[in-house]
Amino acid sequence: MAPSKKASSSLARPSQKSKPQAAPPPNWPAFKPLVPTCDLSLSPVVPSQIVVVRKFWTAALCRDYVAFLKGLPLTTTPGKPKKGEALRVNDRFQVLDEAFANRLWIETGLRELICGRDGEEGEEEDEGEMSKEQRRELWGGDVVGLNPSIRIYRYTQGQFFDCHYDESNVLTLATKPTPTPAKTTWTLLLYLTSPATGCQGGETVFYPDDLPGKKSVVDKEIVVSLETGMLLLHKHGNDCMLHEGREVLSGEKWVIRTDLCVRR
Ligand SMILES: O=C(O)CCC(=O)C(=O)O
Ligand SMILES: [Fe+2]
Repeated sequence: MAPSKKASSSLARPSQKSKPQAAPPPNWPAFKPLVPTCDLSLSPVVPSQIVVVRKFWTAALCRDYVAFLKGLPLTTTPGKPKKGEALRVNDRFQVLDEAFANRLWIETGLRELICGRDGEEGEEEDEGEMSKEQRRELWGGDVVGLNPSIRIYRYTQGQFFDCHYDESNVLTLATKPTPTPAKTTWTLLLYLTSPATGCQGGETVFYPDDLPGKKSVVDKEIVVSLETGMLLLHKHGNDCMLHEGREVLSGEKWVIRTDLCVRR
């Protein structure tokens, strides 16, 4: 079913081009407690399109982050989107913070999960692990880190993110000694709240494509319900599925958003 309620246009794109606010990097709390990386795993929801990592962050870490994020200067999106952009009604904080993106990439075990454990190339068959080539195919290249553009979303009752496609962006990571030319290939959403913390609604829902000539990878909607600490990854750019963040019915939905970056 192609969604129509509230839709300005299902072809609309989220506002990736709007300039990040010149906010100073926050003094983000430490990532603890964390679960051991070996307890984390990628669970495919739609093969090659949507992957989740359940309990990527512990409930205690999510709770502490929400308490911290509440103190940031979030701004409510104006209700009327620019032409061609999806209607998004939520409170948001955006910052360019490469140090935080790197911490999120390395300290949480995400790099290991996405790229595989170092030096174990060739052993993957025994463990049912992906080969380097399979990973490259899945993620759209050699993943080099996360998009330093960090977005924090808070949706309160009645807020939502209307149907849209996420774009791929070209960027240069400030790596040492030389910068790394990169592009984004997958959206990364980390849910910090769920029904367990009093948030009802707010599911991320993926739909069969409504673009003429584009073959859908699914024939019915895929509903990803909020789980505290769950990471949702989905392919974006040309292969992005039409999706929305459903209206929050009660409580607050908190999300950290960034993207996977591959070498270009
Ligand atoms: O909040 C959600 O569930 C969806 C967010 C989203 O689609 C986006 O950030 O592009
Ligand atoms: Fe999106």
